[in-house]
Amino acid sequence: MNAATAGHSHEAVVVLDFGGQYNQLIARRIRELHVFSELLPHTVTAEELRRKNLKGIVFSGGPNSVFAEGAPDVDPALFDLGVPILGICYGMQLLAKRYQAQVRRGHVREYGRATLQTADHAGTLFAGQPKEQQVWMSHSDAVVEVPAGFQVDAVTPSGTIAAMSNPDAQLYAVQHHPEVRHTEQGQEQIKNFLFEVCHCEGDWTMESLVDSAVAQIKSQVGDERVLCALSGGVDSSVAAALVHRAIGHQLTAVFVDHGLLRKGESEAVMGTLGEQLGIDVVRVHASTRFMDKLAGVSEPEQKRKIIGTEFIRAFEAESERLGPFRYLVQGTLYTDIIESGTATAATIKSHHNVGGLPEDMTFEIIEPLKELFKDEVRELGQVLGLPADLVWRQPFPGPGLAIRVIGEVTEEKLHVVRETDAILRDEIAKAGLERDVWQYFTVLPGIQSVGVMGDERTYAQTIAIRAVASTEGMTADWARIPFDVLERISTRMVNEVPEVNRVVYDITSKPPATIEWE
Ligand SMILES: Nc1ncnc2c1ncn2[C@@H]1O[C@H](COP(=O)(O)OP(=O)(O)OP(=O)(O)O)[C@@H](O)[C@H]1O
Ligand SMILES: O=c1[nH]c(=O)c2[nH+]cn([C@@H]3O[C@H](COP(=O)(O)O)[C@@H](O)[C@H]3O)c2[nH]1
Ligand SMILES: NC(=O)CC[C@H](N)C(=O)O
Ligand SMILES: [Mg+2]
Repeated sequence: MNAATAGHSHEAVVVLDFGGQYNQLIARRIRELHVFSELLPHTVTAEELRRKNLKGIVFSGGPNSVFAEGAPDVDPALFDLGVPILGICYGMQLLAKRYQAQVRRGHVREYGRATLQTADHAGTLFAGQPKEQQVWMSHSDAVVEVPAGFQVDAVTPSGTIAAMSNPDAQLYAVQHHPEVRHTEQGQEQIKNFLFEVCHCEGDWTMESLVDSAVAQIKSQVGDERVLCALSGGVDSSVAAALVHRAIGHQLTAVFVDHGLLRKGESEAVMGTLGEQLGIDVVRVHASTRFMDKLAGVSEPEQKRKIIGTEFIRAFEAESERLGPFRYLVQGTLYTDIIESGTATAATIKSHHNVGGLPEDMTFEIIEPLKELFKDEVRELGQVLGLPADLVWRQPFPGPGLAIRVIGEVTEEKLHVVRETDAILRDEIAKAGLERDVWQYFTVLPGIQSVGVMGDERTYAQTIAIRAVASTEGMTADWARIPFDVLERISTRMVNEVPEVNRVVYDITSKPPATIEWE
């Protein structure tokens, strides 16, 4: 259990997980509307749910076909709990199957944008919304006939049944994804489900999350000592502040200087962070160890795994020196977990703090933020009273500059990335864009090209600028930095860093690219 799941006295609307990409986002949209929500396995029993102050259930989307052998299903007793159910995508097809309606496999292929036409009699979910609206679809199976007692609430132009309900039985279903921002009225639909169908009051806030997380950490830790992996970033600072509030001096924070940090970062973190958080911070100098282990390695996943392991080795060494410590706190977010790969989600990249952890680690991990997204953590940081410059700091990945030097990491290459990154940060700050651009950095792709400087031929390195707009890092767009700012950045990089003779700007969004290059 963790911060987001502790809170049993609050009203709860739970999301049952059938393996869809956006499932955690459903829970997050519900929390945004001040109703406590968590993602639970679809195998949860009615008995387990009875212990909560349950107001409603959402069946999520998922990659399976409801009629496929072994397709995930729910405990039938859930339907006797007397709370409303909302089925989304796979969830809608599952409801149709349970009530013996027809679901046809591979019947349509609707991926992405679609226009929803709601019926005049469309009920509560669509109240107050335009008759035609843009939604986001991602399915190929379809309900071709609604079950007895149900009404068709919406269709798409192809005639596909896009929403259905049986208000008497408190059952609602949509084929599209109301949880993604591209569904224009999605949040309205979720809101109507919560407040008009489930009659929630909206009693959950970030303050209540602090209270329940603190209580949970206290009871878990008892009088044991706890080590916190503290980077100076937003996530670990918020995690540390929460744990510190719970157990005070039982907490020791360790900051690892692995030699892969930005220019001036190690000193800046040691200079102010402890004071800002009211916690003693121990610095470990581990750059030789990290660089030795990374020597000769160029495959991105291998680099990430080595870094993950070395982080833990550094914490173990501190535990031996200052401890023993039974627990290790990390500022892991939901994004780190899903990208590292789960039973149902593909591995995109192993985040050092999740997929990169060594198997022989003995610490018990405490991750109070592991169900949250970055913007929720920032809000939490504000509630905890952390300084604005800490809360709004741009993210910096644990593997640091090692994943911005493409291929093998060497001191020389790190130097080029570090110097160009410092110029970029300086110019972004001077242009007053620090808060507008979500994350910005430079990458050394390892490509040499021909240039001419002072009438002489050069054959030197290319630097790529990566700058993105995002809210939580799950999706991102390339940032539209003004051309004059880009021009200053480019000129300074080539003039001030002799190894560089060309600067390019990365104009890919995520997806299809990711934010970091490795
Ligand atoms: N240099 C470091 N020393 C100690 N722990 C670290 C370091 N870098 C990362 N970590 C640990 O790994 C976790 C994940 O890193 P990540 O960069 O995602 O989070 P963060 O640094 O806390 O926040 P931000 O996303 O703002 O950079 C951190 O929350 C922290 O627990
Ligand atoms: O602590 C971290 N350990 C990692 O291994 C890691 N990999 C990516 N990131 C950060 O996560 C966000 C999403 O990055 P990607 O689009 O590159 O996956 C971006 O903000 C990245 O900087 C990491 N952070
Ligand atoms: N996104 C979903 O839930 C998809 C459900 C089902 N696999 C389909 O293709 O229709
Ligand atoms: Mg970081």
